[in-house]
Amino acid sequence: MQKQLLTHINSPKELRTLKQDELPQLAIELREFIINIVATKEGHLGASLGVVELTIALHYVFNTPEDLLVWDVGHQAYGHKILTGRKNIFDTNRQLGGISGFPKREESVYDSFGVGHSSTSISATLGMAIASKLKGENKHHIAIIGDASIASGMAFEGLNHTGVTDANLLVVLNDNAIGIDPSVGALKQYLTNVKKGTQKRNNIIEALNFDYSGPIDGHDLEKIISELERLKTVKGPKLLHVITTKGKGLKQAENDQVKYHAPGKFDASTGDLLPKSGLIQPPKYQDVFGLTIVELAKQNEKIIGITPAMPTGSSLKYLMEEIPDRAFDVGIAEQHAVTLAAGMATQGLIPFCNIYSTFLQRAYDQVIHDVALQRLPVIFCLDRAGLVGEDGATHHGVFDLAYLRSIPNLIIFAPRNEVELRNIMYTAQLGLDQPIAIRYPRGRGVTIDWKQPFKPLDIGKGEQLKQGKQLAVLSIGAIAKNVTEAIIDLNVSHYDMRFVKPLDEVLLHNIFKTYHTIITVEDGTVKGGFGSTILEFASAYNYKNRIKTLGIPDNFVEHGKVEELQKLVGLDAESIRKFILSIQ
Ligand SMILES: Cc1ncc(C[n+]2csc(CCOP(=O)(O)OP(=O)(O)O)c2C)c(N)n1
Ligand SMILES: CC(=O)[C@@H](O)[C@H](O)COP(=O)(O)O
Ligand SMILES: [Mg+2]
Repeated sequence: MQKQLLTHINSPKELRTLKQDELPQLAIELREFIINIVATKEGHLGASLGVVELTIALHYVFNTPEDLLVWDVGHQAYGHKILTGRKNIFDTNRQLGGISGFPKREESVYDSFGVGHSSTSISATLGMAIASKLKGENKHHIAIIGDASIASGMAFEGLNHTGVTDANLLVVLNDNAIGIDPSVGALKQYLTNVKKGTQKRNNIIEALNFDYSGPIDGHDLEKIISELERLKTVKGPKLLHVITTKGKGLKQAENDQVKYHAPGKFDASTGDLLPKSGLIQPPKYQDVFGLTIVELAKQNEKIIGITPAMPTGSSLKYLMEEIPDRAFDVGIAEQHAVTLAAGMATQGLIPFCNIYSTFLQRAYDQVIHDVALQRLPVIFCLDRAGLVGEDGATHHGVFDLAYLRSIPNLIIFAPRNEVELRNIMYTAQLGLDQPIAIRYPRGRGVTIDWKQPFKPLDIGKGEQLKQGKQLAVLSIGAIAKNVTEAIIDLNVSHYDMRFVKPLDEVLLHNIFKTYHTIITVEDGTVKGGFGSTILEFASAYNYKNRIKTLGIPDNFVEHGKVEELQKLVGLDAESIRKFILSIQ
């Protein structure tokens, strides 16, 4: 009976007591551990399976936590977490009250930097290396970054700066030739040629004053360990290029790397996904976007679709398949995506720029400087707006209403259902003379028969959904579903305001003159979001009504199921109902 190694490892210190020839066995056990837990608890699978050997080697060679590891994005750090004292609680991964799905400083001394958004690791690690030098400390600083993440602008900024320092910094480029979807761009081609040996010797990494080594097999423990040991003795900036396979060790995950990036529940013994429930359900908002843009693009040849590295997550993949020369995956490059769209708009094209709400934070200046200031009619589709669930604080799209609301010329719309999303997309492509941001949540909507004929919407017009006497509830976006449920038997009015900008002031004057108490509800921060707009309206017109704002409080919301998190912040139907009853 093979001796179990993983059971005895609760820290890298114990890992480092193993003989090197025991490490392949440890890799087998660690891979199995990850598969067994993610099969039932869900999460990011492929990336972590791809770096099992690399993770073991890094903690074996370097004296962690004194030597600092920074995992880029951090979705591949399940092995890191299991080896650094969280094995026995790893089954709480991404669950409310459990450990985060990404490295988090407050979770462990081994998590040197909080991650979740890509391409931050080189900058953060350089910061640590410069600090160590200034403090006279002699430690190693290692950034582990993927082939898609290193192609992002911020990663290049980190490389560019590192190259003119003598920082003791090692970048491990984990090259598996894929992001969530196949990685794109000239750098991808370059790395492919390097791997094939057909690349002329103009090594761009060496050109940036890095000591470049590799490419080596990222699953060959002996090779990685000996190369890491050698690199420990090399001064200054270094880059080790390792080749791995995303999903390594689970056949289905290797064969369908996109699906198994985050496969949901699957049979750990066979790797097969669990069968989907047969019942008819409303569509995912992303698919309403993805299928509708295909419908519209077929009728309007000016329509373009753009995604920064999320063709599957945004469902722009349908347009990429159907009309490939009018759909662009620009890689992890949100800033470039926005300004690319702006450039296209100057030439009369109609770009739908689809970016997750949280990732659009990366391109805030581009929205202001390159789009709104020039009043260019870019159509921003912000998927994953609001609480997203298990990805937690780094991924909740809860700031977009606040961070966009202060930008002049920008229309802001939030559909309460799939039909509204389709109709605003249809309306926007008819031709606007200014940009618009359309924000909608992760997951399914509420309408089974959603594919209804298009109807143009009046920009800036809200809608009454329910008539009552006691007070008025004003909601924005898909959270209307919870409000509808909350007030089902209450004598209160409910308005879907639909637009945060421009506000339906005619409707608002009517509401303020009719109801003493007004409650706003939004799946977004109350600090500067939709509720703040209503408060500003009341102040501007000297209304003395009682106004209460419900939304995300002024703190970061952790990970958990969306329903759990909505309850936590008081946005579930029951909490909304209780609140209304408490102030009637
Ligand atoms: C700024 C930002 N944009 C998009 C994402 C979504 N995202 C998560 S992982 C990933 C692909 C990362 O690919 P790579 O760097 O090659 O790492 P791998 O998964 O292959 O290990 C993307 C696009 C993100 N986390 N951050
Ligand atoms: C790790 C990362 O940033 C992405 O994989 C993100 O988790 C995708 O989110 P969705 O699952 O909502 O598409
Ligand atoms: Mg990759």
